[in-house]
Amino acid sequence: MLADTLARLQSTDRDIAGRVADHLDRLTKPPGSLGRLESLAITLATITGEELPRITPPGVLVFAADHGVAAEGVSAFPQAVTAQMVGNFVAGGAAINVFARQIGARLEVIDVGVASELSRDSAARGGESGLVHDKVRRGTANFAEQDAMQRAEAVQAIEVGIRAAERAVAAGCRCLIVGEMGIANTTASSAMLAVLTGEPVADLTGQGTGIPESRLAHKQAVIERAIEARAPDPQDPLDILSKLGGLEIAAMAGAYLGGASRRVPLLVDGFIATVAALLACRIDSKVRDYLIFGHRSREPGHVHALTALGGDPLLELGLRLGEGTGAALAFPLLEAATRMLADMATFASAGVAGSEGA
Ligand SMILES: O=C(O)c1ccc[n+]([C@@H]2O[C@H](COP(=O)([O-])O)[C@@H](O)[C@H]2O)c1
Ligand SMILES: Cc1cc2nc[nH]c2cc1C
Repeated sequence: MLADTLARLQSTDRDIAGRVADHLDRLTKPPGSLGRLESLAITLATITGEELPRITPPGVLVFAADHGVAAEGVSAFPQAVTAQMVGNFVAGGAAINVFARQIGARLEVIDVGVASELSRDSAARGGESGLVHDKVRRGTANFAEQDAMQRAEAVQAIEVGIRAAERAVAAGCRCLIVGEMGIANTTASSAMLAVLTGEPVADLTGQGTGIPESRLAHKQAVIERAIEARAPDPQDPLDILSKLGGLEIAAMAGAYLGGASRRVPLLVDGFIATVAALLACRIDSKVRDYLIFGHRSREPGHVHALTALGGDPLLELGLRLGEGTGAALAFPLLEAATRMLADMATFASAGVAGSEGA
């Protein structure tokens, strides 16, 4: 299944960019005056292959999983919060539920590796978002002591993400917002990012859910010791993922690969989401052209992950929540870009005099 997805993945349609740029210059505004919205419109056209790209409705995929490394005291919250927040997603009360409703998104929550068994009838009891049970295993192992998971499990988790992207596209979603929930997943993300970029762990490690600054040195030391003990091959993204990663991070990488293979714009959220996107790009560099970065997270490693991808986020709101919230908040800008292309009058149609030149 991963092989089929990779076989289908194509480069974006660069030819369309010139035609859309010409159309943008015919619209009733000084050329270039809608700034970033204009380049966004061109990007959406090259991704979808449509001169008038359609990106609604969006689909939000929230992947949830637990992390054995939580046992090292690297998060401000107990591991049980992962499962409890899944209950909150299903009931419709989390921040991502609110923002998904605001943008008319289809929301799906996927258990790819929560440590406890989640109730199978919670959605049937009046919950608003579908909970999909696609658990690969009950959380990763503690990578301070052993590999987080087997390579085959990492591939299975990537395929969970591909399937979720396929379901969203089959349901009519035209833009994907990929989010996550997993206590201790900033530790896994910082560890993977350090190996992927070769940058010092100290520059890539932050307070996550809000550990006190006094515990940052401990979190860094856990990561540094684990990288040394697990010794992943920096050239092998699946080796890094299976030794230091997380099941939801693997599934997010899979969702990016799956969405890109269906030519759907991928709106990237915060730190964990960007590390997963970097991983997907190391699996196949063609994914990069499908990524649009929603926001810059407060987590200090995020800017390094963005730099590794050459990403320039749309928003900077001081968020550090995850769940896909920052990407969902950026979605209306994408919608504005497509409406500008489709609905604005041209100089000719409105009878407005064009530029007289220099
Ligand atoms: O998206 C971000 O940039 C982000 C930054 C910090 C924390 N988070 C969220 O907080 C959790 C991970 O934090 P921690 O401290 O448990 O590693 C996980 O559920 C993420 O969704 C998310
Ligand atoms: C309450 C809570 C909500 C979250 N959403 C994403 N990560 C989270 C972490 C916590 C602790």
